[in-house]
Amino acid sequence: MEPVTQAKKSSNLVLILDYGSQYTHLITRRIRSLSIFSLCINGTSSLSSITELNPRVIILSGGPHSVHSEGAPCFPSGFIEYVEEKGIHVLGICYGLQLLVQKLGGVVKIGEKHEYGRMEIEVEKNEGLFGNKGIGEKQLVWMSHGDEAVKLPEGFEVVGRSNQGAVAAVENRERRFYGLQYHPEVTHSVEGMETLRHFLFDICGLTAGWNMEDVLEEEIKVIKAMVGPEDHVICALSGGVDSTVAATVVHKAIGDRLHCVFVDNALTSVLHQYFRYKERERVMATFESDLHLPVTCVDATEEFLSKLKGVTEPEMKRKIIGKEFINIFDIFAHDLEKKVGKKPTYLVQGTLYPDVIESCPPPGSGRTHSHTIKSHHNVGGLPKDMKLKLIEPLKLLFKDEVRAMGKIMNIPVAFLRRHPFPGPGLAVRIPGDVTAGNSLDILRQVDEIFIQSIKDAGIYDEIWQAFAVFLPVKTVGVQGDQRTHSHAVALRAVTSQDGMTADWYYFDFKFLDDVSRKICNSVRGVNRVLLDITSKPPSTIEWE
Ligand SMILES: Nc1ncnc2c1ncn2[C@@H]1O[C@H](COP(=O)(O)OP(=O)(O)OP(=O)(O)O)[C@@H](O)[C@H]1O
Ligand SMILES: O=c1[nH]c(=O)c2[nH+]cn([C@@H]3O[C@H](COP(=O)(O)O)[C@@H](O)[C@H]3O)c2[nH]1
Ligand SMILES: NC(=O)CC[C@H](N)C(=O)O
Ligand SMILES: [Mg+2]
Repeated sequence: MEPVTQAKKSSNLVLILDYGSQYTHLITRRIRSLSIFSLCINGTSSLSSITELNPRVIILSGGPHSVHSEGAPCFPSGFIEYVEEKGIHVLGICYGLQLLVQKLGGVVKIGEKHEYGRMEIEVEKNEGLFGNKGIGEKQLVWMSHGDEAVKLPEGFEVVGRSNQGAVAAVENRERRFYGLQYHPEVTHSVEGMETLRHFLFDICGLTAGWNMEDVLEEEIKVIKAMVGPEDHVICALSGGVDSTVAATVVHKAIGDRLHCVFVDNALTSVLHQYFRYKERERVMATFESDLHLPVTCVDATEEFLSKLKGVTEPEMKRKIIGKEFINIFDIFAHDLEKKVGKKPTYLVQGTLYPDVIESCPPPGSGRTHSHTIKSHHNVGGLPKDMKLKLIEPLKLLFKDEVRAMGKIMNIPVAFLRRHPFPGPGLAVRIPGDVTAGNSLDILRQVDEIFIQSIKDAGIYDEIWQAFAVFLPVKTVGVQGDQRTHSHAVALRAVTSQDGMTADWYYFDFKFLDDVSRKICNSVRGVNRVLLDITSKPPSTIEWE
């Protein structure tokens, strides 16, 4: 079912108007985790496309624009009259708050001090948004703004303020307008989720009633209706969580007309994906016996490496990889035609919401105000002239939702807990030319030691994702009384709930000491180990 149809069925819809924040879809995700259906559309959509969805609550997202900049996106004219007439509650977040304040007659200015990252705010009034808190209570929140509301529209009051004195939360309870200058949707806003819950259930009076079982059932129906009864479909199966769950959903819909293909592109990390060269066949067999998904393995190591040779620009690398994946899938589809007598028309990918959010916003996605952070190979990295049509059953879901869906379909939990591994693999963990020297080989060995040590220490499940990065710099060392001029590697491990924001994992020193020693003692060509201690933002999880 199209999201719009589903939305119309819901009498409890929370509609998000997107102004381009990197976190917009997190708001959707958070609301869904409260079992309330939520949908996101372009923040400049026409009034009729808003009214036809019949929302109960509207959230205005954050965004990179300033309300003063030329072309700053805004809700359509007649919006304020519509929400007031219908009694719809509106919550503005960051840019959304600034937009509400400005359009209702207040003043927004460039703040004297910008507020980025972790900040503390204090409850000034315990009504409305902070009705469940005490006056003077403090909480840690995640801010990311330069502008500030300096004069509120008539009838509005400040209910929370940052420790720098800036407006952090405002409301006009009578007119049902609310605003938060911080991002309650990111997990680093410690009480953000509780504030959203309080707003939606206690203030707006919504009731819970949307769940993953329903989503799965709908997906299967949609795929059955989309794929003709004789059609064959191929699935890009990486062995990771997302494509395995996607393949299982499609398998439930069309059975053996699904044909899975794994591409060995030379960029997979040996241990992590457990595609040790000689183990490949065994892993394929496991997929068939445990998950009933027969997989064909295509060896494309030569094709990928020759095309990546000498390429150093990260976006260029990603586009080459995206294109090469599709080339391989086209060849596979052609070969399959000879076997099954009909050319497959669809390609299944395990694309998730965050892949879409961070890539070029695809046309019709409603995301025209956000910046491209990186082109995920399976979205922004895809060639324009693709012959295969896409089936992406997880495209609206976040990782934890995908894991929940996998659990419903009885995919073993140990499998579902595996760390994500990006399609471009080690290519985005070797800044610069991937094929230079024996960097891939060194990186695989370092990664194996790091991940195995994490498993041995029993902390694998506490970490969202861990990996090593090969640094294209050589430094001087002394090993066995000899001068060495070798490479440095960095270790990266982060905690996260959805990959949209992340913090670095706090290892204990003894662990780090052991890993560093093991790496330098056993990997030739490495004499220095660094630890990446940046959160996302300002960094991303991968290095490219
Ligand atoms: N080596 C590969 N062979 C075939 N398909 C791949 C390969 N790597 C990635 N893909 C395709 O690209 C999609 C996106 O990759 P991504 O790494 O985000 O997902 P995943 O590998 O399925 O799950 P995980 O995030 O747990 O690694 C996959 O779902 C899969 O469809
Ligand atoms: O399939 C993928 N294709 C890609 O091109 C890609 N780039 C990043 N990632 C994974 O996405 C999550 C967020 O990564 P970043 O913070 O680096 O953007 C992390 O889990 C990354 O590993 C990718 N996955
Ligand atoms: N995160 C946001 O929504 C930022 C809003 C606006 N661009 C500012 O810097 O204030
Ligand atoms: Mg993967």
